[in-house]
Amino acid sequence: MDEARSGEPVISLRRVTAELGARPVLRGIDLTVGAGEVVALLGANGSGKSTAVRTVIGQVPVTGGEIEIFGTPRRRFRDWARVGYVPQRTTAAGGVPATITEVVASGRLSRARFGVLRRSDRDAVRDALEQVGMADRAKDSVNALSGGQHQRVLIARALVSEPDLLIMDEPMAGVDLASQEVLAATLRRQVERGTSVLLVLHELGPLEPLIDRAVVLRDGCVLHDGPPPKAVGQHALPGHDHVHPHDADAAPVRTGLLT
Ligand SMILES: Nc1ncnc2c1ncn2[C@@H]1O[C@H](COP(=O)(O)OP(=O)(O)OP(=O)(O)O)[C@@H](O)[C@H]1O
Repeated sequence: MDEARSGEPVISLRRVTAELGARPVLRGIDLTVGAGEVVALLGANGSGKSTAVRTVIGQVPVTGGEIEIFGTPRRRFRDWARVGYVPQRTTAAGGVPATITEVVASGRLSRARFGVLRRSDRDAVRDALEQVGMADRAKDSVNALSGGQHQRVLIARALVSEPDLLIMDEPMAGVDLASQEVLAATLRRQVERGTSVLLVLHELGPLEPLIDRAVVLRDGCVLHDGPPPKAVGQHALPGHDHVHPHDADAAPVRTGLLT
């Protein structure tokens, strides 16, 4: 990969600011993902994690700073087939009467010549469904899936274009344990083939062994950029607010970075 040779980051945000509803949500963040690197973006609810990844894919306009993707300023970047995106907590269905195959195949259109899916594209769809353990459901409607199965289908849709960069917003949220294990194994295979990954996570959980670096946001600023916290997810970070459920009167005790 060219980026690996040149050491060019696949994602680079410098002093990025963004507003939502006239409210500053990102207040000058720096964030890089190197070629082949897996970076977790952590932080409390509302700290700006989703907004940060949505600036990368162009869904939230920035008010300042610079964003580059594969070394190209975001405004001029066109090679979106190289980027797989899994949005936060959504379903593949939304009432649309589509089959699982159709939803996953829609992720391949950016690679298909003249928008026509050929044999190699159909093979890629089958392969992506096999990766997430949904090949036996290929012809089923997406309206008949559990939350975890929806998430598997959305991840297959992101993988089917064989992206060099995967951006996932809380891929484990609301996902049952069996699906979590399938998703962790899928991600491990992607990382082994050199895919760079930016993941928004609430806690590291089963993905922890894959993560090279953690960037922690608080109130739209980068609070930490370095090694991921070890073993116990967000509870390992100093400053984490933790209230024991049995202790009704307890004030939050600051022990972690994530609040
Ligand atoms: N469309 C919007 N209009 C106004 N404010 C918004 C909008 N979307 C998000 N916000 C606010 O921007 C802030 C950052 O939101 P964001 O979704 O980026 O946080 P997050 O860290 O991803 O949180 P979570 O973990 O809950 O998903 C929050 O305070 C949120 O209320």
